[in-house]
Amino acid sequence: MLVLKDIHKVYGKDSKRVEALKGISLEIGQGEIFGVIGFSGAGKSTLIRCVNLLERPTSGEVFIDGVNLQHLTASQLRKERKKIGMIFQQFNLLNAKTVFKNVAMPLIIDGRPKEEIEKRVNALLSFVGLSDKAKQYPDQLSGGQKQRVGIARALATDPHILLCDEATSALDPDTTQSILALLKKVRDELGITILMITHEMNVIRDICDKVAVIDGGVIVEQGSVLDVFSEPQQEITKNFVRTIINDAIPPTIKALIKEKHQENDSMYLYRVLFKGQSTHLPLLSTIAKRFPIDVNVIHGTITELQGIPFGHLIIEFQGEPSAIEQVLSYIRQQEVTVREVDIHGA
Ligand SMILES: Nc1ncnc2c1ncn2[C@@H]1O[C@H](COP(=O)(O)OP(=O)(O)OP(=O)(O)O)[C@@H](O)[C@H]1O
Repeated sequence: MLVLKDIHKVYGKDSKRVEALKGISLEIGQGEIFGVIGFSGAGKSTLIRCVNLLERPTSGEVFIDGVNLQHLTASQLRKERKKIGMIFQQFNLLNAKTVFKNVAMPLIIDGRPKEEIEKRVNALLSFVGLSDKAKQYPDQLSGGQKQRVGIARALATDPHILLCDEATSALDPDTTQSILALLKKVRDELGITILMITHEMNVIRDICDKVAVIDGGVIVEQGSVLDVFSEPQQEITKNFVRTIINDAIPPTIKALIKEKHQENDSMYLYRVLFKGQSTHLPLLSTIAKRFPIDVNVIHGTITELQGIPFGHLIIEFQGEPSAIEQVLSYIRQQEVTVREVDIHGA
């Protein structure tokens, strides 16, 4: 388990002073894949580097499996760091060394016997699907293959935690998917806890259990991926979610709402959120049959988050206000979230 308590990081002094982290607290459970998302300059790299003390926090504490890293001597810290693997956006491989040597490097530095290194590196290369590339050099590999080498190297010392610093940002979409699948295998088969920082919401959607949004050195929102994606609270989170789930009302409908409002005419528009089981309910057809109203679906998306379906619809109900009230209370009884759309289409 990884715990960060009130981490502050200040760079520079006086006019050059930058407070990159302003009191970050996170708890990441054993075997969890936890994503931290934020725009450039939000403090993501600083945060991930504070976890293994590559960057010393100005204040605050880092605990790994209950051990406070700041309280360790240099040699104790070296030992503890073996529990933390790291992969990078630009892979950080040694170009003059073979794939085998790159993966073997942490074990060589650790003084392990030659036979053990041989066995371990071969097992790791097989795990990441690169057994046939052992004698090649990084320059002979694709970006995805280089990241597989990076992952094998990071796993060499049997870490409990894997830190991923924008691990897929330099890769094309297909390769990104294959690397994300490999990281999931790392968690599922080896039980390793993964902390990923990224600016890509699809990475969070596809692999993370939990997400925290960082902005200006502060965590502004966090929770399960399903909760944060289905009902983001902060504007920045809403903007990130919109990059992959389009819940915006089309401009033509917005114009119509305004027009009707100016004419003092009502348009009963609602956002309806379905999560999990509720996506299987034949809700709209039941409503149309049971109540004296018409149902008009204006816009909708259905996606899957962590294997749980999640749907978002914008619906117009046409009918008497009293009938619409009954419909709304019926929908709420089904544990489906429903909210009126205001005249600005929000
Ligand atoms: N070594 C440093 N010295 C001074 N300021 C720094 C240093 N490293 C980062 N910063 C500043 O700290 C803030 C956070 O930077 P950081 O690199 O952690 O953000 P980020 O979210 O990782 O951004 P990016 O995705 O662009 O790397 C920025 O204002 C940055 O300029």
